Amino acid sequence: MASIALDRIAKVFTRPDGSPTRVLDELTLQVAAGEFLTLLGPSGCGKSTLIRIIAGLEPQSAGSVSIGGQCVDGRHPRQRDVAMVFQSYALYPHMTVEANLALPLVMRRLTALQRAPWIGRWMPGYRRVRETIDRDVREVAGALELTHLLERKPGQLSGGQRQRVALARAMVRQPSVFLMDEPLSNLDAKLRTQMRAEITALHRRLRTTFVYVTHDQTEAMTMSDRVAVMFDGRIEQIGPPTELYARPATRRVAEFIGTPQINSIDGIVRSASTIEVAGAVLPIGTCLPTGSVVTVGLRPESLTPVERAGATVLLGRVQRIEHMGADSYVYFHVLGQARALVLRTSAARAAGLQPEMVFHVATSLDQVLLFDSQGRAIDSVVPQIASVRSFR
Ligand SMILES: Nc1ncnc2c1ncn2[C@@H]1O[C@H](COP(=O)(O)OP(=O)(O)OP(=O)(O)O)[C@@H](O)[C@H]1O
Repeated sequence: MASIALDRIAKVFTRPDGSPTRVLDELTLQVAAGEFLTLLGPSGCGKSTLIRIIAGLEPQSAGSVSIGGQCVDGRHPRQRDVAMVFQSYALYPHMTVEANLALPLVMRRLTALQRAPWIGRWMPGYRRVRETIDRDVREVAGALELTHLLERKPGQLSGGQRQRVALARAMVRQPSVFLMDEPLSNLDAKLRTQMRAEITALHRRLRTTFVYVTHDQTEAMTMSDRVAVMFDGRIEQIGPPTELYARPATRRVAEFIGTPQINSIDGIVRSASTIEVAGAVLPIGTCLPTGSVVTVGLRPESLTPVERAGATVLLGRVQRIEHMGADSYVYFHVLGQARALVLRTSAARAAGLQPEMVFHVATSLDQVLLFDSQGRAIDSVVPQIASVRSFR
């Protein structure tokens, strides 16, 4: 395993009309040896470009890349000791699984003469090297439960099996860094869940450095040691998944992470210890002057239907309810907000609600997030929370 250091990486592409477009902007990032780091961001934010620069498949316009403490700028991908797994699997369709797995080792361990058709196998040393290749292929196939598929060709495999072969092929030569670009996006939801667990287990077993690209926050949150959230060619925030969720640095990060999306509504600072939002006065203190406009971020699970009315409780009108099984999502309107808010509650609690019903919603004050007019997180102070009586 090896650490990765990116120092002020910039990338400028030239559009067909000749004008430059900057897709990465002075991006600095350190990945520790053995870490699982995910680059997460919306389509077009530059994630793939960045991982391709680490792999050596794309030259950066400025800045430098180090792997294992060595600057690798200008080095060919093969000289960087990295393996890359793509969304498209990139398997050779005319070769068996076994031949696909063996290929990276054949290219590295056999000489050009030993690889020559017909005569190669008669070259000195061929048999000994070939035995090491076959042994390593069997070992990796066993680790990823592919032994029974070795004779098949990629066209005879399911999507999940093909992706596992692609992972195995990356693993077989034991690189010090694994780079994965949306490897699960071609799989259905069930297989994705299964492969997420397999990749996490693989990382735990190998303890190799993983850099994983995705726009799927569930993948990022469930697999990674740390997540770097990217927008417009920059890293907006980097940290462990729980920290990004609980303490997003900006409104954009808060809105990108979490399902259903966080409710962002306008509030006004009424005093040093209160904020007015949607007709309720929440006992939340900030350092902003009275009259300042803030964005109040309310996670769906921090909102609870309650019986009791009161100054700190929002008044909502149910728009619709989505039953998800154990949980339900209740969409509702509050005073002065055109967009419906959403809360997540147990199916039992939601059973007391129906469309058009007016009800009260309490907020867990310690989970309220505040953002200033630039979208930057601001500190808040909340009093000890009074217990609320639930709706049912
Ligand atoms: N070879 C290229 N020439 C010109 N522009 C490019 C080239 N490759 C990528 N881009 C542009 O660079 C930007 C970043 O692309 P990139 O593929 O890195 O984004 P991404 O975050 O990985 O998106 P996605 O999740 O959709 O793959 C995009 O606007 C894209 O159109």
